[in-house]
Amino acid sequence: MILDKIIRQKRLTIEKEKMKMPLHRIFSILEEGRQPLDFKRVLKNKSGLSIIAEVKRASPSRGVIREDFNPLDIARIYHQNKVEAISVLTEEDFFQGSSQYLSQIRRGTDIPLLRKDFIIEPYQIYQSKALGADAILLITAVLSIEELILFQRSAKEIGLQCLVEVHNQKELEVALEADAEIIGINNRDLKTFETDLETTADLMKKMPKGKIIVSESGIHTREDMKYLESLGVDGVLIGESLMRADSIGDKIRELRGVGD
Ligand SMILES: O=C(O)c1ccccc1NCC(=O)[C@H](O)[C@H](O)COP(=O)(O)O
Repeated sequence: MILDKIIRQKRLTIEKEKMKMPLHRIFSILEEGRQPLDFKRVLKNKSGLSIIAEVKRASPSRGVIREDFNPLDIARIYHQNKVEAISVLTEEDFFQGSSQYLSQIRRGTDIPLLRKDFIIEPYQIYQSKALGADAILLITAVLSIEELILFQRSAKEIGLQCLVEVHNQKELEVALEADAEIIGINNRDLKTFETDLETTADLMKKMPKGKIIVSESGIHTREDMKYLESLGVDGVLIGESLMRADSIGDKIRELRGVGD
């Protein structure tokens, strides 16, 4: 399965990164560091759906999504169009992302940034903060419950928030047991790559009150937005449909229903 391949490669990448930037050097950067922005607050405090707009050049399911790709320009367009947060894909081998994109976008914008990567070691949590993230993605499918609890705790200690991703009922139960506050329901089946918003509909029925919910993947139209809003989710994470748009600003307005 693709996820296993990604994780195998990730382990090698992390070893190289640790050699280039050992943890004690990351800690010294963190000592002078900034206070992270409140990702949770921007998701919660809004009538209508909050948009987390993703900077995503390529993916395993689609190959290259956007040829004309300048991450900072894209982030600035997102910011000008008042999305609530930006997700930056930093994984290099399968998504053509980069850690540099995150630090560049941090320097060029002041809205909450989610580091979108495959976090499997505590090292990456400290690295995410040093790169300028305000929140990190934790994927339940690749972590044990013990890791999920520990990683959330470590993130919290340094002021980072966690978006805990689930795709089915079993993963949701793990996320709830680990006391996740912000839960991302990924509509993409990582075995078939198919997206189906009914994944969000199904898991919303099992969601206890008080959680902040983000629906992720496969969101393309105003109709999709209206449907997800009717299900009671707080936010959406959108990559491909923004990346493929000729005018990103027009696409954001269309998704929000501006002028309807
Ligand atoms: O996008 C993929 O093909 C993919 C494959 C394997 C693991 C994760 C993958 N995507 C990560 C994401 O969660 C999406 O980038 C994000 O939810 C935005 O999705 P979309 O709007 O469909 O680009």
